[in-house]
Order: sequence, then C-alpha cells, then structure tokens
Amino acid sequence: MEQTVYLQLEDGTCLTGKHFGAPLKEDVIAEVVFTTAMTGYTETLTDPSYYGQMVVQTFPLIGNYGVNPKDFESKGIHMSAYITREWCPCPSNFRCQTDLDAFLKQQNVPGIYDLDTRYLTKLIRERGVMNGRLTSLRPDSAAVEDLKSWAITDAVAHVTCREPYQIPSPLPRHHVVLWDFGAKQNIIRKLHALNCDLTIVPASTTAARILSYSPDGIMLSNGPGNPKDNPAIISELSHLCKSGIPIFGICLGHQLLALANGADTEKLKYGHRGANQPVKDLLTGRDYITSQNHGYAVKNDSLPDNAILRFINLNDGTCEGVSYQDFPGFSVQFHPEACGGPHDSEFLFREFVALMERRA
Ligand SMILES: NC(=O)CC[C@H](N)C(=O)O
Repeated sequence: MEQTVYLQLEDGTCLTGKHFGAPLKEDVIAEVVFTTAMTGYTETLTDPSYYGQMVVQTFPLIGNYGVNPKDFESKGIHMSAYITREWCPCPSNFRCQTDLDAFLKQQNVPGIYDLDTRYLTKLIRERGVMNGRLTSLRPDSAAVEDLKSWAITDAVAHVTCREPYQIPSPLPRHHVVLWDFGAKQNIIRKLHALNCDLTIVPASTTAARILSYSPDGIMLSNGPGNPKDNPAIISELSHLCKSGIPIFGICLGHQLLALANGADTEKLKYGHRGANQPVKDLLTGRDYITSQNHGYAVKNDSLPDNAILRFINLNDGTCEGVSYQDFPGFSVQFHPEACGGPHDSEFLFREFVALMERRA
C-alpha cells in the first residue's frame, strides 16, 4: 500500500495524499505553483525555470503517454517535488520509454498524488502563491513558521551550464551567443533550425567575454527565481545593450533586459503557468495563444522612455513583451519556443534573425 504523505502550506492548510516517485527521505520545502497545461508534463518536469518549486498539475490525469527523453527541456528534473491528482501506471504510446513514477525515481524527485488538486489550486488563486512542505509525518502547526521565512536562493547558479560550449549548425548563417540562465532545449532547437551557430555561455559570463565571441546576436534564456536576485547579470547586460548587437530575451531573459534598462519587476499573485495564455501584440492588434511559466512580471508603468510595451496578457493586462528603441532588442515574457504549447509566436525567432540580417 502506498505511503501517506502530507502537503503543508504556509497558511496552515494541510492536505493528505499518497506518495509516488523517489523516496521522501527528508521533508521537501519549496514554492507551490500550479500549471494548467493539459499535456507536455515531460517538458514541464524538465524545465529548469521550476527550480525551487513544486508543481501542481491542474489537469487531473498525468502520465498517460509516458516519458521520452527526446522531449526533455534540460538534462533532468530541477523542480523539488511533483503534485498530481492521478498518475498513470500503464502509459500507452509508441514513443513511451518509461512511466512517470519510474522517471521521478530515476531523477530523485518525490511526488504526491490522490489529493484534491482543484482545492489546492483554488487556495493558491485566492491567497496567492505559498511555500509548502512535503513530508511523511503529519506536520505540526508550529512548522508553518519555517515555511513563511523560506525563499529560493541562487536559483540561476544551480541550473546554468558550468562551461561554455558550442553547437555548430551544418549551414551556419548567424552566430548567436545564448546566455544560459537555465535555458530550455527548445530555444536551442529553434535557433538551430534557423541556421544559427550557437555558443552557450554560463550565467556568470561577463559582457566583455560575450563580446569576445563576436556574436551576430545575443539570446537571453528563461530561468528560475526572482529576476532581481541577479544584480551582476543585470549590470553586465546593461553594457551589452550599448554594443549594437541584436538581443532577444525570453521570460527571465526578458525580465533581466527590462531591469538592465531601468524598469522594475513585481511578483504576481499566483503567476501564469500553462499552455493557453492569451496575449495581444499591440503593434499589429493580433492575439496569440502562448505557453507561459512565470511568477514575476515587468511593471508596465515602470518602462523607461527607450522601451515600448509590445505585448500584454489579455487576462490581466500585465506586460508580456517589450521592444527597445535605442538598440536592436526585444523580449517576451511568454515562450515562443512553445514547448509544450502552441506554436503561434514562433515567428519571433525569425524577427530575431531579421534583426541580425539587417545589421550584417
Ligand atoms: N520561465 C522563466 O524564465 C521564469 C522567469 C522567472 N523565474 C519568473 O518566475 O517569473
């Protein structure tokens, strides 16, 4: 019989469920966030932006097509724990290589299932994002105090690459330096498909070092944590904005680019995580359905004079993308690499390539 495990939240709520995945040797404390994506759980699990978080899938049945490493967004799982209503022990798909439980065990990540994920999601929506503790012993109410003071630290340093490396293109037309804050593989795949030679550099790389590669363009990746926790990167980035080299930022990359230009960011009540977030392109009036995973946003009213608010979220009006006037740069809060999720906004990679071609 499955072991009973508990999820204690910062507000004192305690939910009871069953254990799956890796053994719960010690309590796991992390920020509890929900995603509404109905598919793409392998991509979610392996997205480094979830470092320091435990993820609730609002869709109740997870794992029915199994797990295939070709879908990984990074080498493994970076989130602290996984929360589902039900997981599927007998996946059925021609691409399936392993099941969800075995994958979590192999990656040393514990999970909890058979709890009311709808109730949990409603709580987070009403009270805002909270820290939580996954534990095998019924927690006492005093333990809530540690949860309140817990925070994600050094997130980017945990998920960036250790050394620079290159991924050459068979038909190289542009050389892009990808600044890796916890980059998703699909950013690499999309740039590669557009004939970009890639040099991928760690988060600690200086602007001078990036310029020494003589890139045609600089790509700022997604990544975990509070964007303001990266003052050194923000300062280096402000130098790159003066280089005249095209810059494209995604998610954390977008937030860091905005901070480097003097804008401010704020924490959203419960973030946007899912594969059907609507955004409007204010330049063209077109709406797109996008994949998203973020807890912070650039404050619309903090944008400096050199920035134009280009995309907004149609649900809450928050900033989803910015174009810069005094250097060839733009950035989006959503995921145009769209993995998993709709491909509507893939054209933004071509806009980046067009900026590089214009400069060549
Ligand atoms: N996917 C991301 O890059 C997330 C950016 C940032 N960590 C946030 O939560 O807002």
